[in-house]
Amino acid sequence: MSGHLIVTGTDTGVGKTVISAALVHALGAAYWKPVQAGLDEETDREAVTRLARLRDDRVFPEAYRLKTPASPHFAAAEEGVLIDPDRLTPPQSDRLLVIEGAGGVLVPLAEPLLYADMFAQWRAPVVLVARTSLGTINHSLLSIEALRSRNIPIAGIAFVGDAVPDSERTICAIGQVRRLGRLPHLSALDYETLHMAFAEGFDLEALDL
Ligand SMILES: Nc1ncnc2c1ncn2[C@@H]1O[C@H](COP(=O)(O)OP(=O)(O)OP(=O)(O)O)[C@@H](O)[C@H]1O
Ligand SMILES: C[C@H](N)[C@H](N)CCCCCC(=O)O
Ligand SMILES: [Mg+2]
Repeated sequence: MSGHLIVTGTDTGVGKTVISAALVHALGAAYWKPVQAGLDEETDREAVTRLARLRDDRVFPEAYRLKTPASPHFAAAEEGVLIDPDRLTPPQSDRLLVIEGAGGVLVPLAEPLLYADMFAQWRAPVVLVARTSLGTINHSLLSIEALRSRNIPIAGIAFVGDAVPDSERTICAIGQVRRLGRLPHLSALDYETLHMAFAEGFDLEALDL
């Protein structure tokens, strides 16, 4: 399978990298994080490489590596860099390429370039990663509305956290999105626990690529 699958989220820290690692493993895909903001901790590329046990040929280098752990537009400005959308063309891959955004759908890369503008340009389906905890209904529906208003196809929603059945159901019903599954909070998150929990909690048949 080739093509692109975008992983975005309702916010930063919701679990996009963890879900990306699970998807890359389950789909035999490759991974690309176009813009990494923050280099002092483990980067998203390093985390996916570790959690999915990827060889280098399945992980593409970032187009931009910024030191500042902040919104990409701010990190870039701080470092005297202007993010050029032409450099954000996805790399060639024989495999499905999972592309991870940063933060949420309307995070700026430059003024006035948003991640959503790149998603629309890439013309690829999006997996929206959302928390299950309180507040997620509003954040999820806002993200869905922002994607739909730009005609960006939504492949489905991936929940992360403890089960909150009513919130999950409400988001899928009002937002008219497919529920791909839920990854519970894992007290020890590693290759084994992640892929076992993902296999139990997700139905990739629902991912209509
Ligand atoms: N299911 C889970 N169980 C345990 N820890 C998790 C789980 N999902 C995410 N985490 C942890 O929560 C933190 C944030 O997750 P993650 O890095 O995937 O967020 P993100 O949405 O990719 O953030 P960013 O916007 O910075 O890319 C990480 O430390 C990650 O290991
Ligand atoms: C630095 C962080 N871990 C992410 N990579 C970037 C998150 C940007 C969020 C911007 C915002 O919505 O305020
Ligand atoms: Mg991430």
